[in-house]
Amino acid sequence: MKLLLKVSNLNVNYGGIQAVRDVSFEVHTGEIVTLIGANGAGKSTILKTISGIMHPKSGTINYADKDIQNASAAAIVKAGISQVPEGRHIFAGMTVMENLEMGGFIHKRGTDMSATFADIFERFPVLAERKRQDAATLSGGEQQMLAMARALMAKPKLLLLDEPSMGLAPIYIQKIFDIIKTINDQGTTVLLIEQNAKQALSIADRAYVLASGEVKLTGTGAELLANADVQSAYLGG
Ligand SMILES: Nc1ncnc2c1ncn2[C@@H]1O[C@H](COP(=O)(O)OP(=O)(O)OP(=O)(O)O)[C@@H](O)[C@H]1O
Repeated sequence: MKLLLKVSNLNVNYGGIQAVRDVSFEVHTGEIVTLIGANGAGKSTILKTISGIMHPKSGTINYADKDIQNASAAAIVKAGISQVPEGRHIFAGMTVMENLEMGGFIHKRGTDMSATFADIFERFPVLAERKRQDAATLSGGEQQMLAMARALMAKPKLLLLDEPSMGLAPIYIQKIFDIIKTINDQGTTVLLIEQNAKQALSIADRAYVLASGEVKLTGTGAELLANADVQSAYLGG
């Protein structure tokens, strides 16, 4: 498979605190890759650095054969990387439809977006039913779907998902993982970070385990699900 993203020897600091230490990993076109690890392991910081919200102290982020570690967040969205942030950050005072329109901002003014909307509403029927409703009135699971749909409006090649199952009722957790799998089956490469390691590993082609800002272990999703250390540390024994 073709290399899409290659992170090499990444170091990221918050002032004097080093949050990411010499992290290297790869994502190939078509894969679901997951980064798992406890609170504070550095997962969110890595995603924010890939999406250009933060910049590294050292190391490179190569995407589609270009180094992007110093590119702006807007340039990175244009290049085909969209992030669904932790906590969703939907525009609460806007309708579902307006939130989706914001997600499509990178397309030229006047572009016919009707096919994209049709796709999105087919994948997320609940958003079609609620398109004129204020986003604030959606349930947590529906808000997560809106955040994912908004990111997909940009038609990314690589979708970055930061804790999509966080705070959701069990019924929605399964649904969100099913949707991630479908989005991937339809051609979008996915980099997923999750506390819910079991489900993340179940859908992932490959995974990296992070602790204290470093990559400690890597393997296929199935290998790590079966790994005794991973089971005791992250899968509840
Ligand atoms: N804005 C900040 N200022 C200072 N330190 C920060 C800041 N954000 C994160 N950190 C620190 O950087 C380290 C990595 O945090 P990060 O949020 O990347 O971890 P994480 O693996 O995503 O954890 P979580 O799942 O809890 O979000 C932690 O030690 C955290 O305390």
